[in-house]
Amino acid sequence: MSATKPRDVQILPVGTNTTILRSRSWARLRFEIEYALAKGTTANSFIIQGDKIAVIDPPGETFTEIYLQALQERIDVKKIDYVILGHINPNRAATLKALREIAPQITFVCSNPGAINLRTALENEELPILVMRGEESLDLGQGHNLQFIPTPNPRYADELCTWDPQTNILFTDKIFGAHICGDQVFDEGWETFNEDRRYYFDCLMAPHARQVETALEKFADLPVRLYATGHGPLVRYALQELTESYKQWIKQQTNADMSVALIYASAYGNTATLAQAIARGITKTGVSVESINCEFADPEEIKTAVERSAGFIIGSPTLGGHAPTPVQTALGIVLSTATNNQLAGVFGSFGWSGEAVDLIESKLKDAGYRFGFDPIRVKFKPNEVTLQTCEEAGTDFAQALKRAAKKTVVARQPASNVEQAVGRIVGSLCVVTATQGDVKTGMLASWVTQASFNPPGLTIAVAKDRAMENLTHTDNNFVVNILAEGREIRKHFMKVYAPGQDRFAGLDTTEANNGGVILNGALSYLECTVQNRMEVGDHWLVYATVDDGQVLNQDGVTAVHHRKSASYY
Ligand SMILES: Cc1cc2nc3c(=O)[nH]c(=O)nc-3n(C[C@H](O)[C@H](O)[C@H](O)COP(=O)(O)O)c2cc1C
Repeated sequence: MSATKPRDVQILPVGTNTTILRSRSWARLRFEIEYALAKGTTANSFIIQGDKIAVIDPPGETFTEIYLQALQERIDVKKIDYVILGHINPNRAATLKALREIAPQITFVCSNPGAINLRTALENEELPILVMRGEESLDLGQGHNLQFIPTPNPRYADELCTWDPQTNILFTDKIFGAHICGDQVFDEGWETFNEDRRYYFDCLMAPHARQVETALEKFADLPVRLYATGHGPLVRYALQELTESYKQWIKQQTNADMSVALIYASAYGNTATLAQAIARGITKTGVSVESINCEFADPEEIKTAVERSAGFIIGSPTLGGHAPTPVQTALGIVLSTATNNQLAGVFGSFGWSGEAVDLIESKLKDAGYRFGFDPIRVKFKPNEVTLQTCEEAGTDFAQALKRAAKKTVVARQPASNVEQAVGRIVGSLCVVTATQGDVKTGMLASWVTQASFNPPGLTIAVAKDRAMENLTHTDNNFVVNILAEGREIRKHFMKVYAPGQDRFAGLDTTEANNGGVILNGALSYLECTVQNRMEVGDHWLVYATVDDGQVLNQDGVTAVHHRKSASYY
């Protein structure tokens, strides 16, 4: 995949009278956590041509021009009757306005919350909109009698899926998608998409697993032949498997021992983006997140989520010098519900003064809550670095909860025979480093083993809750710095780092060809490319091939980490 390829629109029939237009971005589209694997994405739009013409989900404004050209190649744009929207994103406004200029007769079709968002986005209270609440249908003729399934969730309260009984295609909007750009329209050889689909689920679906479960229940009786997703390859071949995987991943979330209530509001999406990154940091530790958009949640829902959580995190933008009213109401509920044993967190996006985060922080402090991370304030839109900070803060928060729970349950048990025996396995002590865009990170690793001669390759076991985990997906690069005996570098990386803190400050380093960091005090280094990874319990086993490397210290001896038990590093 090339990041330099120009954006384009790929067009293909996918069913009777049904065509897909895939607006393709080969580079990372946005600074949102779900795009972090940087494999590009496709914004999938569809045309259904019955006696009437409907267009589903026109893309955002970065595609407006090329999309309209492509659409015109297939249909007479002036004749579009309906534009159906799976959710309303402010950045779709430019494309929708352009469509309305060409075809002013267009009627929009969306959910009830969608109608409110759409009127705001298009700054037009008189827009012709058909609101779909779940019972209504829309007959385009020729058998395309469309039905609609609202699937609201905290991130997309207006989400609406569309079912076409003529083609048995379910247009699933965000559900079952993946952020991958390529030539494949369908998912033949779908195993290669597993990692991306799982990552997308973890980022976008896991924080509201209960709502995804409800959506799947609503789909259960439909004889679906194809999931027409809003992003990535359409799900035809893995339809059964992906549905089952979703059920299993949802269960992992709903059955987790501990949960965090993540309560936020976001007028323009920036605080929501931070929330998503924090949620990802939490869920990767095995702690679940119950995310709540307080603009759409009733007080009872907030209260219940706080009651069953081990900790709560509140996110708010600053608007007119305040936190918006729904956040203030939610804060009141939290203060009257949460006990002081529950850990707290605060974050938010602001423009210039940022009073909302200060206000929430001081109210929680006054009430005696302890914080799981320092309050996070991000100016306007987050970037790669602030997203990483949020993710690490989420992970720190969850780890603090786990530590607290362990303390109250049992003092450390003596290691079992098996743990002692497994603990005798040793590996070389290394520091693995990686860079992606502006994010640089490094971690101590001793579970490193040579895995192949030809090509030279190795495996590293990376715990799922390590900050590094994000940078160990297929095609990522990293550097393995094999340490010499001695404590200096080891001590440096054993420190506890605050979210977003520079882990290399004060060390003698060189940038590797693959962007990773070479520690000049190491015994040798290896520049590696991840080939694949396997889920093994609480770790990812990453297999990488070695592209380059050098011995830096001919006389030193490899540091080895000797342990007495397998139950700690
Ligand atoms: C009407 C309006 C009022 C705002 N007032 C403030 C303010 O008083 N102080 C501030 O720091 N930022 C202010 N901002 C900037 C927002 O906090 C900033 O755009 C933030 O990214 C919004 O977060 P959100 O996308 O989660 O809604 C204001 C923005 C708007 C549109």
